[in-house]
Amino acid sequence: MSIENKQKQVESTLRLAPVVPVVIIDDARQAVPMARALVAGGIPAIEVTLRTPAALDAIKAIADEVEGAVVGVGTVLSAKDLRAAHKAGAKFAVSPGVSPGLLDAADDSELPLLPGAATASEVMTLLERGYRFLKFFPAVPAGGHKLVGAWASPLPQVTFCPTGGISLSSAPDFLSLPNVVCVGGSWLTPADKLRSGDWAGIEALAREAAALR
Ligand SMILES: O=C(O)C(=O)C[C@H](O)[C@H](O)COP(=O)(O)O
Repeated sequence: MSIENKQKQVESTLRLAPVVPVVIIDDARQAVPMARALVAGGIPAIEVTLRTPAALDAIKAIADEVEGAVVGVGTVLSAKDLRAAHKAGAKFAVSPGVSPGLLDAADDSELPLLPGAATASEVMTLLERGYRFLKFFPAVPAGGHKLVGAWASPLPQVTFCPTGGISLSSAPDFLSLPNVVCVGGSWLTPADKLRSGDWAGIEALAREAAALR
């Protein structure tokens, strides 16, 4: 698939809801009820980070069993991560930044990549490689909504999903910008709610997030 088509897929995934939950999952058995709660609350695109041994099994379970979910993989650092996540059934991949090796692997993969950038030079490098949809990471420590907003004028062809340090209360500052399509955040799936199986609580957080904008 061409980079243009892969970017179109990323765009349609990012347009599904104002927030992409970033999930750190310790037990793959939590994956299906968690994803059902997010989908029920109006949040279909879910990023499961490769930060725990359970992540690939969680991605596979969501891809196989949760109707309406679009499961992606986060914390992709290498070609090996990209291959493993694609095989598990991920529909999109997210990286905190990029390396030449990861970009080459993404060119050779059918799995659409949302690569991370935190400076105008990184944005320009990714634009040269055909990327128009980027993650802005780490959004708040790197400069927050003021930094991404400042890119709208010189770099209007690039649209961002800011992630990193964003909360329900700060999300609107980002979502009101012309070059922001959605935000990412871990606040929808807190560790205590995952551990205790509080799926109604996660659905309520999803519902609040889906109503943003
Ligand atoms: O590793 C990745 O690929 C990531 O996606 C990193 C996440 O964007 C942040 O960890 C978001 O976490 P919060 O700041 O708690 O919302």
